[in-house]
Amino acid sequence: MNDPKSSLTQVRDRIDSIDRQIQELISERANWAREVARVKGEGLSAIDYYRPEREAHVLRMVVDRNHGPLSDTEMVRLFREIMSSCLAQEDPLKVGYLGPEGTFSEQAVRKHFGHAAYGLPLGSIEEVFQEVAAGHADFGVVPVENSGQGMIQITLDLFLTSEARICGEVELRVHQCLLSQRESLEGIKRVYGHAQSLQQCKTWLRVNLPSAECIAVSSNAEGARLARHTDDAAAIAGAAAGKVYGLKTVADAIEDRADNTTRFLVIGRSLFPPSGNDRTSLLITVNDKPGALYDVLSPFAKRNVSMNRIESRPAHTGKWQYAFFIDVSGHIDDESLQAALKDMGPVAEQVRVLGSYPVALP
Ligand SMILES: O=C(O)C(=O)C[C@]1(C(=O)O)C=C[C@@H](O)C=C1
Repeated sequence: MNDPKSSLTQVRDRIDSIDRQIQELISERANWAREVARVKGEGLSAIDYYRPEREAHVLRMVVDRNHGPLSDTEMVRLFREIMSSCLAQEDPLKVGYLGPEGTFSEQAVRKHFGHAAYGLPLGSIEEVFQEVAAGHADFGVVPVENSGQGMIQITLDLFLTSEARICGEVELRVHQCLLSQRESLEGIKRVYGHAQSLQQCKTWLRVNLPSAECIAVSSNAEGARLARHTDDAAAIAGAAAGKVYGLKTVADAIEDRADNTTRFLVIGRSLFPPSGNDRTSLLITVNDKPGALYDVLSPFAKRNVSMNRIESRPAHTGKWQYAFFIDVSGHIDDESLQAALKDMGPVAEQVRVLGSYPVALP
């Protein structure tokens, strides 16, 4: 009969040997990444070595090669971390986000830049734009859209007045928890959360805490920080905030929609080359005359450029003037997109390329 102890030892020996190989290969990879950095030029800072288009290409190859048992998301996460550590050998990237620590924005930073990047928690989305513009942060990560509630207008409006460029997008499945010092729902009189999060859990709150007062605060993590100091309060936030602020998870996955996903944009100061599967974000203002929007959009159809999204906002340049945020498939270097933009030149008042960036990975 097989001795289970000796077969466990054999399996562990095998795992140890694989770990040795993985570790050697990671070290070898890190040396080659250093070599790439040497070729790019010594003494530069992290932002000069960072290549989002190359990272997207590497990760797409990882997905193509993946045949389980780990999911594409897990494999991508592991390889992101390896690249993050390889890049941080020089000097970590500084990435601003809506803090404090424990927000979904911080999770989006980690998903896109890995844990070797230096996260800079900031007080507002506006501050993220400011710190990137001032060069105090290399990049920023800002929420732009939620699958259930649509566009985040503060973020769109900040693009109207800033020079920020979009360098990437991150999609994050958002699982909300009810966090408290208490073990159960009993005695919870107040619930803190960001307005968006309170909205995402509206039905759950109505059914489970019908008489609790819902208080909107600047971020979920701020809500968790407040709930830590009060024994009759709870906060709606991600599990990460619960760990940071030492709160118990009273209820998990309380979002009304099971597919609740938030899309974040990575903002920076420059444009990057094509990765092979890109999206371009444009900001277009039109003259206030009949048919103007039609004239601006028809070149996309004529040049076979597929439009993914359109959102209008008051342009702040005059009453009833609108700015259109338009996302299209492809990179600004693509001939078809160049041709479409040339066609719309005479009809649009202003066309600004906010960025061309790799489509979000799993
Ligand atoms: O290929 C490069 O240009 C590298 O610098 C190497 C590497 C990597 O680890 O694969 C590291 C950082 C860049 O953002 C992209 C890729």
